[in-house]
Amino acid sequence: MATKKSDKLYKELKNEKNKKDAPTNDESVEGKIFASCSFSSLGLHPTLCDQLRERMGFEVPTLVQAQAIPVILSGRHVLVNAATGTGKTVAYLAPIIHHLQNYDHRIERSDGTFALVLVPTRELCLQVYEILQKLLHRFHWIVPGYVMGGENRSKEKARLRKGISVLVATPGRLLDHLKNTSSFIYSKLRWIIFDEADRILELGFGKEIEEILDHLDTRTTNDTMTKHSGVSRQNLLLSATLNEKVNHLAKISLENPVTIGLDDKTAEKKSKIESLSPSESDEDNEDQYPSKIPSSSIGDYKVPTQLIQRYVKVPCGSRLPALLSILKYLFEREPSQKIVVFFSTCDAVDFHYSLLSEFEFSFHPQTEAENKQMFLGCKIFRLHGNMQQEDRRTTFQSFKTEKAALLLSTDVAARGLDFPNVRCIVQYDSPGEATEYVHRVGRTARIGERGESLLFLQPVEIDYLQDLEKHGVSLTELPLLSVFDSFPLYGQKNHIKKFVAIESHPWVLCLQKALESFIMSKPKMDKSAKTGFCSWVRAYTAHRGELKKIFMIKKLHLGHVAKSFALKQQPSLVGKSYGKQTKKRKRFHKQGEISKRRKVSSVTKCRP
Ligand SMILES: Nc1ncnc2c1ncn2[C@@H]1O[C@H](COP(=O)(O)OP(=O)(O)OP(=O)(O)O)[C@@H](O)[C@H]1O
Repeated sequence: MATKKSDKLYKELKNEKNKKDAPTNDESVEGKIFASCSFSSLGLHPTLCDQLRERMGFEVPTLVQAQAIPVILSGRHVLVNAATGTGKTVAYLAPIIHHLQNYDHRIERSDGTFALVLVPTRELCLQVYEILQKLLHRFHWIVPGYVMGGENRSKEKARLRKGISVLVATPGRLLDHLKNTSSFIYSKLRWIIFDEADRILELGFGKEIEEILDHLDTRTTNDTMTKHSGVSRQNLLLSATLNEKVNHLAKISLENPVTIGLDDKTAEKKSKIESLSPSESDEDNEDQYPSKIPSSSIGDYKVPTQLIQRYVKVPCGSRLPALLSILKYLFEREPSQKIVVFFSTCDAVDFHYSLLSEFEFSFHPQTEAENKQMFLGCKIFRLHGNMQQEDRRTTFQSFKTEKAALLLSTDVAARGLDFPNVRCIVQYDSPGEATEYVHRVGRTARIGERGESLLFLQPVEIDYLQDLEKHGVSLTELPLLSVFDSFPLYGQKNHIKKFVAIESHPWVLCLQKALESFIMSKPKMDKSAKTGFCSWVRAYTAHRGELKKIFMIKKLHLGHVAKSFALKQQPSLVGKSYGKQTKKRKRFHKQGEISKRRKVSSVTKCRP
C-alpha cells in the first residue's frame, strides 16, 4: 500500500535525476533516438518502406538505422555499437531484404540460404524471426526460418531441405545442421550477421563460431582477404556492448569493417549526415574504419539517456522482504506495467516464482484468516534455461502480450529481448560484468520510452558502483526506508523513529516472520528454498577477475543468506547439504567427468 507520501518521494527523486540529466546542447544528439530523414531517403525499396510504415508502424528511421542502413546497403562489413533498444534489428534486416527482393531473377527456395543471423539465445532467435516475418510480408518468395537448440531436428531438416532464404540460428544447432544436414544449401550465402556478438562469445561459442566460419568458407585468411570465391560476402557484428572481446571475431570475420557508434566523434559526424548514399560511404574513407575496435569504446557503455538508474543498499538478511516490498510498491504506484527481476540462478528463479505465486499475507492481522490476500496481485512468469522449450516459448509470448505482469528471469532474458511496456528492471542478484548490467537494464527505456532500474547491493558489495562508474554508468540511491514506511502495519501507518536500521524496521521484521512461517509450513517450498540457497552460494563464488574482490562469499554471513531464502535453519544445517553437494561434485570430478560437468554448469549459469 504505497502512499501518496512515497509517490511524492518518487517524483522528487525523478525530478532531481531529470534536472541532473537534462541534456545540454552537446548531449542532445546523444539523447536523440530518431533521425530526421525518411527510410526511402536511405535507399530502401518503396515497398519495404511501406512495409516498415504500415506493418511495423515505423514512420522514420532511428539514428542507428540512418547510420547503418546506407553502409550495409553499400556492401561493406560493419560493426555496430549502439545503445539497447535503438532498433539495431531492423538496421541489419532491412538492407538485406532490400537486396534480396531486388535480384534480377527472383530468388527461389531451391537457392537455399542467402543470409544467416546468429543469435545467442532461443528467445532472441524467435524474436528476430518474428520481425523478419513481418518485414517479408509483401515479399512472399523470400522465405524466413529459424533453427535453434531445443527444437525438433527432423522438422528443422525438412524445412532446410525445402529452402530458407534468411535463416536465424543459435550457434550450436546451426553447426549441427552444417555437419549433418546434407540438404542444407548455403552456396549462395551472402550475409552473416552476429547479433549480440559479444554474448555469443561469452557463452563459450567461440569454437563453434570458428567452425561455422570454416564450414561456410567465409573465414578471413588475413585482414583483407576471404577464402571464398564467387559470391561476395558481407558480415555484420552488432551489440550495445561491443568490447575488446569481440576483436578476435572481428578479425576472423570482417574485412575492413565500417564501425558505427564505436567512436562518438565518427557517430556524431555520421548522424549529421544522416542520409548518406551508399556510394559516398566507403572506399575513400578506409583509414577512418579500423578493423580493430577502438579503445575509446571500451571504457563507456551506452545506456539509454532517459533511463533512471538507482540502487538500494540492503543488508543480506533483509533482502527478501525488501524485494517483496519494492515490487508491491512499484505495482501499486503503477498497476499497468511490466517489471523484470533478474536472478543469478535457475533455482533462485524457481524458488521466488513459487513463493510469489503462493505467498498470502494479511495486512490487518486483527481479522487475520479472512483478510489474507496474495502479496502481489499481478500475473507472474518465470524464464530460465532449465525450463522445457515449450514452457520457455509460452512464457516469452505471454509476457510479451500481457499489459501488467512480473517476469522473474536469469540472464536468458538479458540480451536483445524486446518486451513492450517494461517500466522497471530489478537486479536482485548483481549481474557481475558491467556489460550484463547494461543489457539487463536495456530491457526497459527502449526506443526513447521511459524506464527505471534498481540494483540490489549489500553493504559489503557497494564497491561494485565504482566498477560500473568505470564504464560510465552511475546510479543514485533509493532510500529504502521510505519504501518500508509507506506500508501500513496493523491497520495504521508506521510511526517509527526516523533513523531505524533496515533490519529492525517493524515492517521488515513482520514480513520476514510471515515469510519464514510460510516456508516452514510447505515442505516443497522449504526444499526449493534450500536448493535456491545452495545454487545462489555457488553462483556467488563464480564471480571472475576484479569482481571476485567485491563479491566475496567470505564476507557474507551464510545465516543471513539463508534468511534471504526465508530459511530459519542455522546455516550449518543448510550448509551441510551444500557441503554434501560439494563433496559429491569433487568425487564426480575425480571420475574424469570434470570437463563435461564444467560445460554443463557454465551453461546453467551463462545460458540460463
Ligand atoms: N524506426 C523505428 N521506429 C519506431 N520503432 C522502432 C523503429 N525501429 C525499431 N523500433 C522498435 O524499437 C524497439 C527496439 O528495437 P530492437 O529490438 O531492434 O533494438 P536493439 O537496438 O536491437 O536492442 P538490444 O540492444 O536490446 O538488442 C522494438 O520494439 C522495435 O520494434
